[in-house]
Amino acid sequence: MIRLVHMPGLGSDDTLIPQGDAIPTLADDEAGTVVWHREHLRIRDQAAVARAASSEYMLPLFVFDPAFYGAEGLACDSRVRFLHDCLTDLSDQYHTATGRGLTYAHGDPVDVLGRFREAGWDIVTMAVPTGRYGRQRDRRVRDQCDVTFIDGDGLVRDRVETREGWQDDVSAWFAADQYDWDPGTVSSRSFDTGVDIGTIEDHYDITPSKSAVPRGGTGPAHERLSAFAERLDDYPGNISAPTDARDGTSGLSPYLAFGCLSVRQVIQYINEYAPDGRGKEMFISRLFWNKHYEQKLEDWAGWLDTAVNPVFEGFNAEQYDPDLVAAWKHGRTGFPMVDASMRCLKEMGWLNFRMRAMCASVYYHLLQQPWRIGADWFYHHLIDASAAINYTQWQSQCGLIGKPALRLYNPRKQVRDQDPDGEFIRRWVPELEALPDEYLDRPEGTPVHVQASCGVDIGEDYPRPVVDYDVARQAFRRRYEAVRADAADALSDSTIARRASFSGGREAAARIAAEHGTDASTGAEDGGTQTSLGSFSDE
Ligand SMILES: Cc1cc2nc3c(=O)[nH]c(=O)nc-3n(C[C@H](O)[C@H](O)[C@H](O)COP(=O)(O)OP(=O)(O)OC[C@H]3O[C@@H](n4cnc5c(N)ncnc54)[C@H](O)[C@@H]3O)c2cc1C
Repeated sequence: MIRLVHMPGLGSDDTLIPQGDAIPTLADDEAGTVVWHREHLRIRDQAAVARAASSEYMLPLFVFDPAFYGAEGLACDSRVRFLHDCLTDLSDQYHTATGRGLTYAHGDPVDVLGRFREAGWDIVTMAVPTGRYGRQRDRRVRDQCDVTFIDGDGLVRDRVETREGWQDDVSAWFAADQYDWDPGTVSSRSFDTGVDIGTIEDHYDITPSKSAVPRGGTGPAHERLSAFAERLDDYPGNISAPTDARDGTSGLSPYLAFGCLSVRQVIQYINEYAPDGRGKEMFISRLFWNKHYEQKLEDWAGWLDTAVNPVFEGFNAEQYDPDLVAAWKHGRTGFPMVDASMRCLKEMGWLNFRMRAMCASVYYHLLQQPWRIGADWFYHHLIDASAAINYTQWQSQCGLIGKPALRLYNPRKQVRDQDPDGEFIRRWVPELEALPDEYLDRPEGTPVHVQASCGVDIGEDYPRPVVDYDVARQAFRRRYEAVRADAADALSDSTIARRASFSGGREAAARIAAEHGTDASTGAEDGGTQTSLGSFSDE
């Protein structure tokens, strides 16, 4: 057995496993297909698995890619552990179905898959909209290893105007039969390479630091889904407050991100077993959002890096202040709801939608920092990190699309609305434990004698706000209003309107350009933008 722990360095050829001569070579008259798993870590309703199963031999493979591991790796150790749970579960699923588990490899996927090609294997994998590294990796394996990317996730890839009839197409896909295959007719050629999850965890010293991270895998995902279906009626009331959401929303996001279940499996299960009602409607609409955001990234990779509306490219660059960024990342902004959320994100790798949106809004609108740094921080820490949802949501919450109405989250109002008794804040910001509830939305306003009597010294035990809320909000508003008409103009460009893909389509984009662009000026010296100040709404 090859001991990875003793390998001299990741750049060395020794780390490329398996060796070429260990791979079962196919004879000229034999046909075999490797299923290369990245996401979609399940064997049911999995189009690539179903395709490989029609071959004479099937070989399910996972490649441990050094790019994701180590101090500079693309994922935090807790997400890596979740992935490893998923792989154990996936291997068990294969074992139960075919008598053999997953084959594990290590190294640059181009090199590993190249060896399988040399041994005569075809290679299939699911097409997925993926992150910056994943995109160039996929391009390389397509070009150099002739990997076939299988279309089977419900996204539209067969026409330029992907959004025309999109809702109908995706609905039909959700309702259609799942991909199926018969294990009884399959011969698996999986083999032991000497690399397994244990050797990889030792080699990379995987030490998950987050707490209460769920166990990965299709088994735990099913348990969560069936328990959630029983309490679906309570879902609408549990979405917004962070403490209620923790157990009140489905908690399925990491399982969907790694594909332990397909979105279609979830929808079909809910349709069959959950009671009809508002909870069901709201939940299913969110599963459509999942596909909606995936489609966005599939259509335009720029979401990961570039402001969708060019007017906002580099918008906060001159305001960049590493101290403000650090205060936000580590929960020391002086806004308790933001600090509690950011510490929760770092400690648990999960936040509910409203708290994610509030943290993004405060970061971009109040601290006025470059959006990508914030989005990358989320992406690193979220267990459910999805390149498609995270980066597109960041751009939407920051207002980089250029819609006329901009929603700003007020972190003080969020305390009053979503955590009035301070349960969430006190859990994550223990410095404020003894502060009376009525001051939690604005600790810096606590009278000195109250601070003395409860023993919390604001400015000493807990920071004053790193920016003045009203001043910062006004400053952003002025800057935003100064470019808002230009941003609306940009939406008249059909390429930009197509990328933005908001409800109402390109007609809606053209309408915004006409009604809010520079030609819509009311004649005021500033181009009429003052007329729109009411478009800033506080959430
Ligand atoms: C700035 C920001 C970044 C985000 N990054 C991610 C991310 O990386 N990965 C991720 O899965 N979600 C992300 N979301 C969306 C949302 O916050 C999470 O999907 C949700 O909190 C996950 O918890 P849940 O599975 O219990 O949600 P539920 O409420 O139970 O929803 C079920 C599923 O629907 C989908 N869904 C729910 N809300 C949304 C939404 N607003 N947009 C798209 N799909 C949605 C998800 O797949 C989710 O798992 C982000 C939201 C914001 C504002």
